[in-house]
Amino acid sequence: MSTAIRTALVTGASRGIGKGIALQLAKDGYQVAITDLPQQRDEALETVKEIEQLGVRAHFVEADSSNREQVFKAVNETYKTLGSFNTIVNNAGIASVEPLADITEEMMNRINRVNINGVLWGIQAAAKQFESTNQGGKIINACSIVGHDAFAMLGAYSTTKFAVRGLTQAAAKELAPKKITVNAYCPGIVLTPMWDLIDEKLGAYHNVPRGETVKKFIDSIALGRGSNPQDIANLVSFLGSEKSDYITGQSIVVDGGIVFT
Ligand SMILES: NC(=O)C1=CN([C@@H]2O[C@H](COP(=O)(O)OP(=O)(O)OC[C@H]3O[C@@H](n4cnc5c(N)ncnc54)[C@H](O)[C@@H]3O)[C@@H](O)[C@H]2O)C=CC1
Ligand SMILES: CC(=O)C(C)=O
Repeated sequence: MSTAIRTALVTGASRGIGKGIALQLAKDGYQVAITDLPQQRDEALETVKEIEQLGVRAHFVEADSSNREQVFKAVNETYKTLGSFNTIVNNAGIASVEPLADITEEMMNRINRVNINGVLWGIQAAAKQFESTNQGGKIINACSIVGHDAFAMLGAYSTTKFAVRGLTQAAAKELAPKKITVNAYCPGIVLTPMWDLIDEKLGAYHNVPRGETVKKFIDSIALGRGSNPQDIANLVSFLGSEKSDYITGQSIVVDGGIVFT
């Protein structure tokens, strides 16, 4: 690997798992660019400050992952601003909680556009940038345990995560000759705003108070606790390092023991 300072782009990283990953990659010595939606601008700029306090350069690009042009622009701006580009973490994602019977065309299109198309645009944009410098690179995608074992009431969401696993395998096969590895992380129950939403929606559906649904899920975890973003960032740190150079096409579960693949 070259001695130049490495740069990573993490999408949807103003908060939650993406923020945890961005901070860990900064601790690993990466310069880090992050993207998020316009309404997350203040939180994103705060995250940029926290990354810089770790002694590396950081940059925020306002970009909607569902928009191909904006994702390509984010990768290009990352390279131009920070001077190198080695790793993309296609983290941005949204959840949707409802029985299959209630899913509308609009809901399905929206979740597909963010969770599937967004990952594909990130793969395309990163591969193009890696190829232009002929140096290989690492692509790391956000999957989920529900990409291995779908959850009831999370049918649309689970379907998108199965698609991410498929994209990860196909991209790994296509891009291996260019020294680009493609892997995914599959978290379980990570206590971020996404799970606040799932807990609220599932609770409302089953008529149980807030906090009870997530507690029930956590009680089923073999290691006895819910996950935090650092648990996921530790895996991404490995996938972003040379230590994972011989691993590609894998969607790795990091869930404390819920789904046993
Ligand atoms: N929280 C959990 O238990 C799990 C989360 N995941 C996945 O991990 C990833 C991160 O999840 P969390 O941090 O929990 O979610 P979160 O909702 O806390 O954070 C997601 C971030 O992505 C951003 N985002 C949403 N749509 C976007 C778009 N179109 N373009 C750019 N940014 C966008 C949001 O503004 C937010 O900052 C997602 O892909 C999610 O599906 C997977 C398994 C479990
Ligand atoms: C949000 C999500 O992917 C799970 C498994 O909870």
